[in-house]
Amino acid sequence: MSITKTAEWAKLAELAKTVGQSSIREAFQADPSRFDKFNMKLNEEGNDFLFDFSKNRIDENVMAELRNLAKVANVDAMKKKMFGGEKINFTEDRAVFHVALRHQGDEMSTGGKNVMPDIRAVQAHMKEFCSEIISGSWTGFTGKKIENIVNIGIGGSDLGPLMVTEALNRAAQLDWNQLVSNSIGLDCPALKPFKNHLGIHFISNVDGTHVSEVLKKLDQETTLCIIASKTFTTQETITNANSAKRWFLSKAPESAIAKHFVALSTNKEKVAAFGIDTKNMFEFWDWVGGRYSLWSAIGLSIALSVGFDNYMQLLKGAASMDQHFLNAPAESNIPLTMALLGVWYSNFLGAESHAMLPYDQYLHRFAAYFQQGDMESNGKYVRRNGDEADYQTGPIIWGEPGTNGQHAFYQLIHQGTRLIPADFIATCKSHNNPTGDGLHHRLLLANFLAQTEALMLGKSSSEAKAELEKANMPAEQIQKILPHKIFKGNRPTNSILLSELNPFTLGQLIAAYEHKIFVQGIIWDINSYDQWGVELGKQLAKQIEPEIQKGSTTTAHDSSTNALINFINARM
Ligand SMILES: O=P(O)(O)OC[C@H]1O[C@@H](O)[C@@H](O)[C@@H](O)[C@@H]1O
Repeated sequence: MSITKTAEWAKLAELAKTVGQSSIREAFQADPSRFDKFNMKLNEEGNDFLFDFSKNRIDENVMAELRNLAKVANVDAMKKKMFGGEKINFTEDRAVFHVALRHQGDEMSTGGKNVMPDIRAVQAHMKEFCSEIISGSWTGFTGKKIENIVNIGIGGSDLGPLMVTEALNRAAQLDWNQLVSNSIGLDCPALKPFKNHLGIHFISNVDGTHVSEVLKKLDQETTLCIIASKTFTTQETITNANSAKRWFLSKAPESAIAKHFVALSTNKEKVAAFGIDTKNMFEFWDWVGGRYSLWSAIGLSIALSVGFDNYMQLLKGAASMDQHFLNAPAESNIPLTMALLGVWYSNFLGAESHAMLPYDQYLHRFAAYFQQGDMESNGKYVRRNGDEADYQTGPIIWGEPGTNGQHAFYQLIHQGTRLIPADFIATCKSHNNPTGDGLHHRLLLANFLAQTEALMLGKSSSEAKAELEKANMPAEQIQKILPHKIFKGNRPTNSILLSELNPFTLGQLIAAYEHKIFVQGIIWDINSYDQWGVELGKQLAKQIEPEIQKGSTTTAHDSSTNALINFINARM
């Protein structure tokens, strides 16, 4: 039965006409304890995680009905299946078991096999390798230490490591106190650096510009290439890897490959065929989905960048969110609540997209990472039974860090015609304090807070009018511009506050969003863990590639594709 035929769905559709249209501003005025009712807190290992969802068009009734919807959709049973290693990715006949990769205990089984010993063995290999590279005991073919790491991968084999290495990029900081002579002391406590001396680079795009621009700055003698590909067949990655090999061999002998190329993959045969010694391969398994793979060997570039211990802290943070998701009751379950709010806006209030707005420059790739995480997982119209869904599934995910976004697209969120629910993410402490008195971080947080308040409150006609009158604007002029100065408000937001950004809290944050995606996929009755939608384009590209030849013409396609190919061929 379609979820839309349930009594819970019908009740929510009714509530959407009342509570869904009601004023959040008035709800706050009517209930001074609204925040207390609609926030959830975690404190793990000295780290605070606050999820405030009070600035939403909800009441207790709506939340209760949403939780009932999760119940009829069997979220709890499916959650147990995922953590129990069952093959819930049925179109690929695979378990969805990335949670095992960050498990802190000794047993997680799928298909009757405890996978923890294999996971620990790969982690031990990663630890040893990281220590050799970071300490410099691993040397390149001319005896020099490795200075630069290049991760060659795409999609899940790129975006996670890229996002996390950027997020934990805090190296030894500029000592602003020395630069600012009249410093009035540190307001922001200095946090521990994560990043070490190694340069980390990423090559993903098949555009030859990417590989060229990255490698031109590097030296073969001191560079390590990590070829990251679950399948080791991805066209972009193999093409880039071959180009990197060509670059390397222009200066080094074939025998030096073992010191400068390692592979992260599930496919031993293909790794060996590429010329990488399988001793230098870090394995993972088919039950790790690409977009959930940063917890596996795919995270090697992260571990190299911030050290193995910090990498394990990232996993530990994710594991703590796993336990919370698994065990916390629905009424205090953060990922479940994030998911239900998304369903509320997508399915009952017509929202088409969801904005992710981290007020933290270190998280500048966070939205890009979850574009794949969410849209490749839940961008599907076919239900598990093969029927077409007669409701919206995965939203469009987008976003940029604040405050930059405020000067770019927030106009549309404030006064546009669309409803755009948004997650605002920030940290209480900053890693950087250029003025010595915490000014930058106070301004950042003031903007973070002001935006969610402004989106909720809006500005009424009388408020806008009073402002204009105060500025002594002539009545005629006021009449003309007043409509443009009104903000309807009632724009919903969630606020997520972390005490600080560190490997542990980052792990928690990523895992929370992963589980949000899981819950939504269950409610929408789709398989969040396959990605057949990316295949068709790949197939056609393979067919077209030989037709792109200087001077040749084609008539094999529709008239547009033919004309485009011929236009290119005449100008190459
Ligand atoms: O890691 P490999 O196998 O190279 O795949 C890289 C990426 O390929 C894409 O087509 C998608 O399927 C992604 O989910 C995947 O992460």
